Amino acid sequence: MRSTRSATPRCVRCEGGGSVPEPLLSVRDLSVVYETVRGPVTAVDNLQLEVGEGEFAAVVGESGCGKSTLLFAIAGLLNPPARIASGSVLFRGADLVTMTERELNELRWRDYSVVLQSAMNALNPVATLAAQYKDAMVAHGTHTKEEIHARSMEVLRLVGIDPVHLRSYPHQLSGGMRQRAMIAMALLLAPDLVIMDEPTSALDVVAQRSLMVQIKELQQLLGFAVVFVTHDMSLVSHFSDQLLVMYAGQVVEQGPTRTVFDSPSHPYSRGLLEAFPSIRGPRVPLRGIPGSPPDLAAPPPGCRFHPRCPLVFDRCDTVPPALYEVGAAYSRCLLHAPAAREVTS
Ligand SMILES: Nc1ncnc2c1ncn2[C@@H]1O[C@H](COP(=O)(O)OP(=O)(O)OP(=O)(O)O)[C@@H](O)[C@H]1O
Repeated sequence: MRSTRSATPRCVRCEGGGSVPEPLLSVRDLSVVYETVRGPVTAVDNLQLEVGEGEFAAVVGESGCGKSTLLFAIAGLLNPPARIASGSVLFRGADLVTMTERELNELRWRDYSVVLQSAMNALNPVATLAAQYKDAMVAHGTHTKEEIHARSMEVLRLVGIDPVHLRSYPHQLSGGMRQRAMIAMALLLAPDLVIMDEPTSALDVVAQRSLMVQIKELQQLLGFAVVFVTHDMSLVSHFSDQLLVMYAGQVVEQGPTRTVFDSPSHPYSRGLLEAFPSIRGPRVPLRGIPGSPPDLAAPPPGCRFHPRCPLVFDRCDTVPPALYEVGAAYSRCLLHAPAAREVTS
């Protein structure tokens, strides 16, 4: 039987009772606003997320829904005109939102690291991999020359690149190798959390899948947690433990990945699932979601998805839905609100 309470999402890994450990990452009531000439734009609206040690959390949604803004906010990398309007980002209980840049620099690379969409932009084009890896290690302690060389070779081997490429410049590597070299750099100091923003998006489909498999294998081998942003829901279906589906700055569905894939409870999640081919499932015709996401400077009243929703009904354009508990997941859809049940039944 499905429960329909309005609720705050809980940690997927904490299910099953027993003592609940402090999550590695706990994002609470997080809102991020861009100050624009047209007024404030809320790109992340009151978001909750808990990621346990070694957990893989994926954030999916169409372009412009706030995924990268969320990721930058978690990593402490937001710049004006963006600002955190409210909420906290607790990493091992310490709030990254209130830390100074110096304190954040202490944690970056060592405790958490970030892999961005394009390694070509993230890596320094005029320095060899060896020089860049050395800089990252030197900035975080007194490593000897031998230690730096040994660790640099070790992480390159981990991602399947011949250590001879320590002498290579980024432009001498293929796109897939550059992304792997960036991931290797992120693993240099064995962080507990790796935050990834569409790390496979610049690659062809075959290279994308093989990099995903490699990321998952590394995660299982080394035990780090992952927050992974992508617009392609099918990409994370077999790799993530927890899934957040974002639309127009809000989480519209959140829960264990298997639950959301097997029985998506939000019409937007269903639309996204039908918009991408499954890696292993049967061949079915792909359908897009008609229309496009709203302008966040003037989102539609009521449910933000209602102008595109195939299941829209009379209250959707006036009543903003909360996140309602639906079995093991949460859904921001009035179809799951107790009052809506009476209206629709
Ligand atoms: N520099 C900016 N100035 C003003 N508003 C911005 C800026 N960057 C982003 N936004 C607003 O924030 C929203 C979310 O942007 P964001 O880049 O986080 O989305 P996304 O889901 O990561 O998209 P993509 O997949 O294209 O990167 C945008 O739709 C836009 O309204």
